[in-house]
Amino acid sequence: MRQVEHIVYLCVFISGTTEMCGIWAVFGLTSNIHGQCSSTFYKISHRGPDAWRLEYDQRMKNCCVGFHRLTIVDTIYGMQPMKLHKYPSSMVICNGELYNCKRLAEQYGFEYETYNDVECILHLYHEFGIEECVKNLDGVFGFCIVDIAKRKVFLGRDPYGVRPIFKVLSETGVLGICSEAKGLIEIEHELKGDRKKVAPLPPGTFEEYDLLENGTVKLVRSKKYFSPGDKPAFRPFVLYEDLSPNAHTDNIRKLSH
Ligand SMILES: NC(=O)CC[C@H](N)C(=O)O
Repeated sequence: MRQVEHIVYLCVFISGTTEMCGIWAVFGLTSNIHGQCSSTFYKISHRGPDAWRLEYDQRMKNCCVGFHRLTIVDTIYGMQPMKLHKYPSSMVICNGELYNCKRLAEQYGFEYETYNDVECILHLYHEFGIEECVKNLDGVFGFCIVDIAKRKVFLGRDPYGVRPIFKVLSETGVLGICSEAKGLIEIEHELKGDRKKVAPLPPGTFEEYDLLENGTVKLVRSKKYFSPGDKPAFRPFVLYEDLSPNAHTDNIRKLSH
């Protein structure tokens, strides 16, 4: 079992060095939100050479959600923040690759509106809630879901922390999130006198926040849903039983097919 874990670590390390996008969002920032959008958001522009988008919705006052894209799949309809006709009051931003998106559609009868892997996050969340959503994802990810109708914000990170996600939360409920800490430093400075710290969301963790009327948030729960050694809740493409505790080269070959 330990050897299998080491191989998994090695594979995620190798895959994590190649592809990236950048996610960024602020909730409840009343001072200088336009300034933050035009300066801080661009601190991570190197993560997405293909496109960027910033989204404001008057139902979420003092909030802004942004994305720098390195396109992997579905050039046109895979742009983020992603919204679906089926769930018009929600959006998702995600830096990640969800390897089992097709299998999830078959398993649960999801009807996808795009060819983009990130879409499965919105279907899983709406069908089963946030906890089952993160547990069902086979892949690498750092994401933020905003559910405007239910007034909720959720953050999620993959089991081994291959994809990064940082956050800063002030005492007054201002929340900033970003794929890199450097996209939050100016927001941290903006929150003068307020106790706050930029910190990574730990691997294998999801967080749930209430989104209040003025756009600030209140942490409801922070839950570790996976620790190294746990068996995944989804069905892996290569079953544990098919991996050998000794034949590392064979295992790597099987895992990479
Ligand atoms: N680099 C990324 O995080 C890509 C996001 C998503 N999988 C896409 O293909 O667009």
